[in-house]
Amino acid sequence: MPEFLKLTAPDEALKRFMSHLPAAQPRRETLPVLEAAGRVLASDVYALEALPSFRRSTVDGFAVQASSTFGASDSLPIYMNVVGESQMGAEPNFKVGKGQAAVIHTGGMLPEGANAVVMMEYTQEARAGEVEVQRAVSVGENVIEPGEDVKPGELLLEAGKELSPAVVGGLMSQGIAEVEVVKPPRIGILSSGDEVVDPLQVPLPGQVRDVNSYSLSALVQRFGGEPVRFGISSDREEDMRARARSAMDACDALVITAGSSASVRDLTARILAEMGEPGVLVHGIRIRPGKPTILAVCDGKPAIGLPGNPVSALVVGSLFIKPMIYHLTGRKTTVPVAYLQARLSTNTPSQAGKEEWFPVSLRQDERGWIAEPIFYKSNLIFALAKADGLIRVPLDANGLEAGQVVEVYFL
Ligand SMILES: Nc1nc2c(c(=O)[nH]1)N[C@H]1C(S)=C(S)[C@@H](COP(=O)(O)OP(=O)(O)OC[C@H]3O[C@@H](n4cnc5c(N)ncnc54)[C@H](O)[C@@H]3O)O[C@H]1N2
Ligand code: MOO
Repeated sequence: MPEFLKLTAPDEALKRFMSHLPAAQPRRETLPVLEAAGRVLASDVYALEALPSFRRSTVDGFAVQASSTFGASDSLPIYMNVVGESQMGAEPNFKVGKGQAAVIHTGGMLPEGANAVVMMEYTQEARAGEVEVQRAVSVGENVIEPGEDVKPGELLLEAGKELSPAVVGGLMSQGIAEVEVVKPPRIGILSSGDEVVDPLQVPLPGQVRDVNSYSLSALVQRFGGEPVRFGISSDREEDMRARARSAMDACDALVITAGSSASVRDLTARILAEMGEPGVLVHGIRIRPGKPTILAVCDGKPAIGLPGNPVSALVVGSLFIKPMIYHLTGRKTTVPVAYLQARLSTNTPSQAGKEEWFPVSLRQDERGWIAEPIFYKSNLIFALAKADGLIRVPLDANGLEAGQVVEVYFL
């Protein structure tokens, strides 16, 4: 059978696609920090103040001058005068001198003169106004210095960093209540096919509900984009062209599903080729599922033509939509992708010369995680919906063997 498409290796396809994208020019907006959680910072954030702002204790105990405790032990305790208590949330109005101690609580401010804290466990009440210290402490022990976490003026967070829960907390610790973040890029999503109908409709014989517009919208949201659905195009070239044009004009990128392979009714490549320079960069990838995928850049905007089969659309979509959205948001991508190592439960055959992806379900035994491949047809969404993750059989491999350690990726 003749091969209709000129197939490109997945890595090369991604490289070619990304290298044709112009530098990102993300739109910005200022939001209250909590509303911005999960978004990407649009500008660098500098420290306004030192953190912590005062010298504080990390334990409950007694604030002292370290030198006063030297030589103290269980058998030879040192007696000290208790000169006060550091009240939480207030600056102590007394000093700690040689041979003196002050009651202090975790997070309390050290009184002037004190430079260490003895943990309560190593002290005992002696006579009224006196404490028995049974352990020596060194200077700075059980104390956090002002500015130990953050120095004023220091670069705290770089543009492109995601607002994780820790970043949200960090910003609030500086009293920063609003941040400039990247507006989610708008990703136009267009389904196509005469047989595809709205999911709320009852399909007639031969019709299928539109799965892809919705599964891909969820994928776009997960990676930080704003999905904008442009309905279902018929297989008429004028209809598809008009919808693709308006989607591209209104959005920062376009994803079309179906019509990607090489039969006469597969219009996507033709339409994308006409939509601007340089046009189609890749049509056909050495991958299963998803061989007929199209990658294009049209007058500076990326466009992806995904296969109509729902599993293919999602698997390949995650490989190319994610880096595309990360690029559009100016997101830093230096951190490696998280995956789980698991042992393969059964031999998994694959054709050398094609990178193959299999959904897997995960279970655990006493030696760790086991990945059970799900053998599937790419038209059937529940093969993927029921899976816990995906494994990759590399391009040059003739399958994987039972017991082999694999990396499980999560969609
Ligand atoms: N002779 C060949 N035929 C096919 C080849 C090939 O190499 N030679 N490749 C196959 C592969 S692999 C795939 S993938 C599909 C790709 O087809 P298209 O992208 O052109 O998509 P369609 O043919 O229109 O649809 C495929 C399948 O998916 C269903 N579909 C489409 N859109 C949706 C949607 N939004 N939601 C749910 N399901 C959808 C559609 O009804 C078809 O069943 O080509 C193979 N053929
Ligand atoms: O590659 Mo098709 O995407 O196998 O179903």
